[in-house]
Amino acid sequence: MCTSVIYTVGDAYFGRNLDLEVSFGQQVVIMPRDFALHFRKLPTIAHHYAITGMALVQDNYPLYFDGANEKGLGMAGLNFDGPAHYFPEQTDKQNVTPFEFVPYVLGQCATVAEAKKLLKNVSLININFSDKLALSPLHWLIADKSGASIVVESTTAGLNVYDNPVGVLTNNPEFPQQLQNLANYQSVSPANPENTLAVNLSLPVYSRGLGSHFLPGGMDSESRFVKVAFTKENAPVGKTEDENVINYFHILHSVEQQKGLDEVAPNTFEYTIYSDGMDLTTGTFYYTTYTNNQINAVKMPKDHLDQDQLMTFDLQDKPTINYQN
Ligand SMILES: C[C@H](CCC(=O)NCCS(=O)(=O)O)[C@H]1CC[C@H]2[C@@H]3CC[C@@H]4C[C@H](O)CC[C@]4(C)[C@H]3C[C@H](O)[C@]12C
Repeated sequence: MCTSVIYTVGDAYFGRNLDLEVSFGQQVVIMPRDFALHFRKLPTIAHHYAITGMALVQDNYPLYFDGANEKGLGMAGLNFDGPAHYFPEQTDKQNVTPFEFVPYVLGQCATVAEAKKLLKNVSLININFSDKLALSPLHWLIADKSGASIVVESTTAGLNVYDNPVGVLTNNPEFPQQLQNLANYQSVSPANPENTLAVNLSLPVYSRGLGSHFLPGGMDSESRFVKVAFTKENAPVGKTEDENVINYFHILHSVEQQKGLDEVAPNTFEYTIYSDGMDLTTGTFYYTTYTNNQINAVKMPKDHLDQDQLMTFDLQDKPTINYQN
């Protein structure tokens, strides 16, 4: 399970929680503009937008889980096991493998509108990276610095591209059903509730926060969708970058999975391995990890992007406790 958001407060922040029971050995990876992007079924792209994101580098190829480009377009792949379907090669389409999809879009598009245009001709093809890295059933949130966002889901019906009015994504079910389910929670509120149950009864507002009494809190994807939408929509707007980065991480951490709560196999638990987010205006990429709640940052090196070698940064995973005496 995973959660991805776009939080727009002047600058926009885009990223995700990665929830899983094992770590893949991912790093922060900057792909500069002249890193040759090879595709299985399409011609090489020699020059493209630079990308920063979380990726597993295999044979000098960055398998991006999520990332954003220098123009302020972001994209994250989230688990979509069940509905996800990839196709055999189609002659009238641009056949892109799921593992190429993030660099394919972020390398060429500056906005959601441009991505939508590009996607009209795309089919996701059922080719894996290697026998060891099988095809993953994913769907994607794509968002830009204006705050616009879309969801891309490849199912037996084809490549569905949905406008996303909420700017969040989790996992199953398909996106239209997630939106429908959100409608069930429209009376949830940061304000105190009004008694409409039985107006003749005097019901005490016995606690602060009673307006969010029915906010779901489960680890499952429907609960996280509702909870993160509520948290994000009501998040304050900060005056500084620091304030907004902190607000942003509080949004993602509101749906963090703590170890011990989501048992995916006997005595094996899924948890939030990392949370990340890019300021889509400045290109600075921030992240926290399960063991290191300190916010770490990797800047987009704007003067060094015209080159062809990947730049990698190991995750700072050590706990940082400030001992004060
Ligand atoms: C597992 C993760 C989603 C987290 C999640 O939702 N976990 C729920 C598990 S559970 O369903 O609840 O049990 C997803 C998110 C992004 C994915 C990588 C994307 C690039 C590449 C694509 C290739 O095709 C296959 C290998 C590859 C490295 C992918 C591995 C894996 O698939 C990643 C990490």
